[in-house]
Amino acid sequence: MLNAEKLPMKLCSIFSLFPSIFVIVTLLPLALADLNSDKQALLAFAAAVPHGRKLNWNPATPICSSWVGITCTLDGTHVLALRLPAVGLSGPIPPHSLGKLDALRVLSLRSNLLNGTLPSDIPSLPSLQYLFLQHNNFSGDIPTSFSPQLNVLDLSFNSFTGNIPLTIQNLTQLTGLSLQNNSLSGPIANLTLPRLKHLNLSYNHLNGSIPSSLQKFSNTSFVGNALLCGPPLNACSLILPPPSPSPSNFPPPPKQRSRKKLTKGAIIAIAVGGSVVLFLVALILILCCWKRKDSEGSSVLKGKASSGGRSEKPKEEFGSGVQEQEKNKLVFFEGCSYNFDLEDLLRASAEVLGKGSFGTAYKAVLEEATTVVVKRLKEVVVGKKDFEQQMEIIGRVGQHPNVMPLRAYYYSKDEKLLVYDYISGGSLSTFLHGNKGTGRTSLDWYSRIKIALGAARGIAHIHSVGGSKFFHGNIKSSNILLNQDLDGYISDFGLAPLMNFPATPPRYPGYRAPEVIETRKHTHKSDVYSFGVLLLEMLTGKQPVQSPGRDNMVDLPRWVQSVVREEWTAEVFDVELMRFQNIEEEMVQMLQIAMACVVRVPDMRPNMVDIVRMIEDVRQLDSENQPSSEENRSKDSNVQTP
Ligand SMILES: Nc1ncnc2c1ncn2[C@@H]1O[C@H](COP(=O)(O)OP(=O)(O)OP(=O)(O)O)[C@@H](O)[C@H]1O
Repeated sequence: MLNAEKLPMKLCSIFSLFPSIFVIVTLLPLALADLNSDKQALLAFAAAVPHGRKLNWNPATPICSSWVGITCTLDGTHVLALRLPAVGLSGPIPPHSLGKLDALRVLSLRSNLLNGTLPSDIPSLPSLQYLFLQHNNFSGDIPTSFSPQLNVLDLSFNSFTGNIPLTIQNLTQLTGLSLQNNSLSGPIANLTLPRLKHLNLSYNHLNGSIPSSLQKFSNTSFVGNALLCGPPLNACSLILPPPSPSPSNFPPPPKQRSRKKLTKGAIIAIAVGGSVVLFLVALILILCCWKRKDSEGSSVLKGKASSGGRSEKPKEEFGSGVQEQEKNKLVFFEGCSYNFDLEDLLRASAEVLGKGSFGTAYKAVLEEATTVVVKRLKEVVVGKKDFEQQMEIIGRVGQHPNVMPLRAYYYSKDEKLLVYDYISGGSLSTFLHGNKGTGRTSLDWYSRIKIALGAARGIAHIHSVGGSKFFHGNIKSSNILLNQDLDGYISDFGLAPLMNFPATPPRYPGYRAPEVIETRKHTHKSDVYSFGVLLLEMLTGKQPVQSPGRDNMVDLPRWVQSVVREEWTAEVFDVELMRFQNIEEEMVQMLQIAMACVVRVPDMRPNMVDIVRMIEDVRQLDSENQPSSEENRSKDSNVQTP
């Protein structure tokens, strides 16, 4: 006889509605039928889609308790989540396979090799809340039908084309929309999504002006779309880019709106014209005074710098053949929304942030509350042409969400200035080792993985875009800058080739690979070593430098190796991490990645792309991995290698 108390919750509530035992007896096979249909859908998917790693999806074993990547509802009647990140899935997903998992809430197939069009039955799964398909090679249009429950949609780093579907407007639950690094075109609709917190549409072919509803997002959400304009990017010019040839799913902008834009454009043009005249006058004045200014240290920046008691006159003169007028130009990079000139910069109130290996960094606050960082380089030994070439590479390499973009530079015989965004959070070093008495918040495990992954992606990007000869050369925790959301930016790269390096001995030799200490030559693999030390620093909470008298500074790789030789022990890990539960396995996995990076033989170290994948395998970030009461995420890392 059936005992209602022992039935799972869902059936109990049904029992109260339908007290007849007969009804319950007929419902049980129905639940099994649901799970069976989910099982068939998964088996159809696994049979049709080749996968590099072995999935243990054996039809004879229970799907909810033993199939890798599967999470079921508590009552075991439906598949709730399917997570198969980086398991080598390749080729297209057949329609009517995963699209039949009608209770699915989380689908993560990110970092695989899936291609072809995305079947429309997947994003429209009725219960779907999180869809992570980033880092695949899907192409064609983004389907237009979505689950109204959708919370996070990540289709970034694919090859989607066409417009951003207007139906996204209906997703009132959406908190994250990541479509960056695709080939999407056309204008962006005026999406009013009340819960949207994270938006990234960068590196597509979108055009037109950024709609007012999205202007609150930072320029990193939109950069890399050459024909996109308006705040937070550059103001739209009078000649607006032509409308998209087939914006079929966007209504044409109302006439009144475009008239308003033109009027605004005209005002801007008049203002710009006036400013150009003023600027030319100012330029002539500056040119007249320039020599005197240089020798006296006349700029505000200079004035403040000298308060630090340093004279920064270059040892040699370069660029003497360059026209005088060119010398006073601040060169801005494409996509930069700043609207100031050199004179504004020199007038800005400046404060020394710190002195690094390449010069002094100032925080400069301009009028209209624009804050930038100006790095004043010392010891630059290359001529103007080489300097400009290197700036061009740094500008190109800086186009990544985890790399600090160079916004502008200035070169003259006596002064070389670099302009960056000001990142208000501080550096990773401050977060890890800052004075605890001053209200420093300790970094939790989730944040540490997020920062490590961001840094790894940034360095991988630097390596891939910069080419085999372009390395970072100065990876360390003070060069990972964090914003308020703890998004990390790798900074301070590409400057060593400009200097008479090594002019000064490195201040933090603990990050240097053994071969760099011997040969002074950097490579991608020496960056990997430094990144490994950085990971160890994040895991142990210790600074990777030997310094007598300071207990918390050690030769990290050697210290960790010696502890590991004894036995794997919690002693290695930062005590601040000990209060978090169920992270031991992930910490050990991260430690293994770090140790692989710091092996002595450079060729035996993984490359940065591998490291990104390894960290992604340790934990899926974003909401897809927030444990919920109904989900048991620990199985997710159980993917077996063949
Ligand atoms: N864009 C930025 N926003 C906020 N702070 C910054 C920025 N760039 C640098 N800083 C801070 O300014 C200080 C000096 O930075 P700088 O890069 O010149 O030297 P460093 O990182 O200490 O040493 P090194 O030059 O050897 O890398 C550091 O504390 C750094 O965190």
